[in-house]
Amino acid sequence: MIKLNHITKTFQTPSLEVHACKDVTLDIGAGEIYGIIGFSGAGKSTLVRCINLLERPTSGQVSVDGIELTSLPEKELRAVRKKIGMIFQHFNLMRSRTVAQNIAYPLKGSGLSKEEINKKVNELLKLVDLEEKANVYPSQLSGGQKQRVAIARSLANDPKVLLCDEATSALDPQTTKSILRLLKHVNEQLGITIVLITHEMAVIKEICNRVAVMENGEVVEEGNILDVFSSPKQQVTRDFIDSTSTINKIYELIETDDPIVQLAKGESLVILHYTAGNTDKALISDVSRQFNIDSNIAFGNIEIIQNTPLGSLVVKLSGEEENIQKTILYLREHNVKVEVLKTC
Ligand SMILES: Nc1ncnc2c1ncn2[C@@H]1O[C@H](COP(=O)(O)OP(=O)(O)OP(=O)(O)O)[C@@H](O)[C@H]1O
Repeated sequence: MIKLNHITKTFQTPSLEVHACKDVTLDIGAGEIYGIIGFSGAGKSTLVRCINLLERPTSGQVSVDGIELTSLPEKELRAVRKKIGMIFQHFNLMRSRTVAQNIAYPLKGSGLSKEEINKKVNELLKLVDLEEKANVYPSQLSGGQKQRVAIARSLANDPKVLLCDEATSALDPQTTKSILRLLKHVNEQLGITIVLITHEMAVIKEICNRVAVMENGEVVEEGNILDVFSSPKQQVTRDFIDSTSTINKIYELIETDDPIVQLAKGESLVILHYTAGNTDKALISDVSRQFNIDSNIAFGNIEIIQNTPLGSLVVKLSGEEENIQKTILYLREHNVKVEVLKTC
């Protein structure tokens, strides 16, 4: 649905050249929810704005639904852009127009009759669950409601693609979830391909199928979120994963010799990193039985990503030294990454 081919964007400022996007090639399939994550300044906004040519790439080609936008004359580009909706962090609603008027705005000049426009607006209000707010002004709405209006407005022209530029960054976690649920609904019910950029891993985990990680204008890692989460290849990806995990707290606990990590003779403290495909096996009870050891879970961080449990457990193993070694070997053979934190 969206093909970015060797996209480069360089901004020329009076004092220096800023290379916001460097040779980015991405292929986003129809019906995907595709996430682009990166820290501030990584180039995410610039890249997403290159998709609808709000930002014209310095070089490279952009195709959406088989049409190469980068070679279209301005008039045709305006028509094609109508099929690419966009929402923003700060909603960008018109303050002097009501909710219904904001949603109807993109239909100006569409050739639809007043009745048809009203019908469309009512359908969209229903979709975003704001029917009772049709005649109020944006200032009378909460942030989440404003974003719902923006989503409705972005769908007025029946787009095939919806671009979301930090659409939940100004919202609290609960409202973020409800907006993400709405986006998922829009994706599933209307078949719209969604590209969202964010600096929050929680957002990616919640709804994306695939993710691209950006750093310094480049896509440094890309793929199915389960693969990227279970075996990140780049430090920046690990940093994002760590940002939503509590597992690294273990290193602080060891440093302060917290009671949770204190060991008796014959015990080992290990951290088990589960990857896709092995969390559903009862490995802990397997090893206890097979190797006659006791295993005590100190704490853990297991999450469900794309219906697959993924994460890490900190476990105290106690038993004969030889059996603990056999246990570790067995777990590694079952693709669990085992890190021995301390032994006594
Ligand atoms: N119009 C512009 N003129 C000059 N430099 C720009 C312009 N727009 C963006 N940049 C620079 O390009 C780089 C990438 O910016 P961009 O906004 O795309 O990053 P980002 O990952 O979206 O960051 P943030 O999350 O903070 O918005 C930054 O160094 C930024 O300062």
